[in-house]
Amino acid sequence: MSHRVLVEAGPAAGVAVLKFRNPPVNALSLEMLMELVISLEKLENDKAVRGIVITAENPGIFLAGLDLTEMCGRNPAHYAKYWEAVQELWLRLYQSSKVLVAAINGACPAGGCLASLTCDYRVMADNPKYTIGLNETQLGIIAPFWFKDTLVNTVGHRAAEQALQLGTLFPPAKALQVGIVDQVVPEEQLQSAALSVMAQWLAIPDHARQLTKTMMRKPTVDQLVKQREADIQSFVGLISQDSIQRALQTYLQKLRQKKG
Ligand SMILES: CCCCCCCCCC/C=C/CC(=O)SCCNC(=O)CCNC(=O)[C@H](O)C(C)(C)COP(=O)(O)OP(=O)(O)OC[C@H]1O[C@@H](n2cnc3c(N)ncnc32)[C@H](O)[C@@H]1OP(=O)(O)O
Repeated sequence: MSHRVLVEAGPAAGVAVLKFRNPPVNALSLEMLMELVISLEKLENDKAVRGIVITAENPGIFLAGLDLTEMCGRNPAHYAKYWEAVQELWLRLYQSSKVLVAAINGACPAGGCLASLTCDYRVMADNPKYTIGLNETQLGIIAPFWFKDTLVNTVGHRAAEQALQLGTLFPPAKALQVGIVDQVVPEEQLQSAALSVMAQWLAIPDHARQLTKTMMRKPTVDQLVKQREADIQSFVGLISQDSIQRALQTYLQKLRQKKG
């Protein structure tokens, strides 16, 4: 039984809706990553499901990205386990045979942005409070190569380089202009817009669309698959550094003090 991920049958035949519900901010904790992987595996094996709309149960925060508390003050074995789970989720999402449509109904930084970039299409609610982007440099860390590759595949090299160096979080209109999202709609129309685009994608025969998706994405996937263990070791080495730990602690404290 999954607590942090809700899967519902969509209103249209062949469509499931996967909702994040990990309060307070839908951070990708180890437990949430594992529940997501299990939910996605079940959906992948369900022949009746051809498409999945991915969204947050409560509007406001789509996903707050990776859970910073999983990357602070833990031991190397924990960092390795956590990073393997992050890799696993990305591999499942990016290689999914289903049509994935992200209905972005809230803040979507870093790991949240990455998850949405693995989808085939992104619709974002037109709310200036919501932003999306790979903001790692603002935390004093760097996006790993496969985060970078996923962004490059979406927006091109120049736009990705600029967005990554600056760690830009784009509001909806800017995100559309850069190409990080494909469509911006009034908030109350988000779910219907996602279902409407899903219907267009499902009009294409599955086998042709799936083979095309694999052809487009395989080179990027292969890069991680062939150096998965090295990527884990690299993450563990970097995240364990005192300077990185200090940077993450400072960022977490700033988030906590925001309220005070
Ligand atoms: C130089 C070489 C270095 C190499 C290093 C190795 C490579 C590492 C790559 C690692 C990749 C990381 C990708 C990531 O995803 S990092 C996470 C990025 N996420 C963010 O920056 C988002 C941070 N959060 C926010 O901006 C806001 O919280 C929000 C999502 C916009 C929501 O705002 P809101 O005002 O509603 O809520 P609060 O800010 O008050 O937060 C409520 C509580 O939740 C805690 N919180 C928020 N985000 C996270 C998070 N990502 N992980 C853990 N906890 C989080 C926040 O602290 C509050 O906690 P509190 O109730 O205890 O105060």
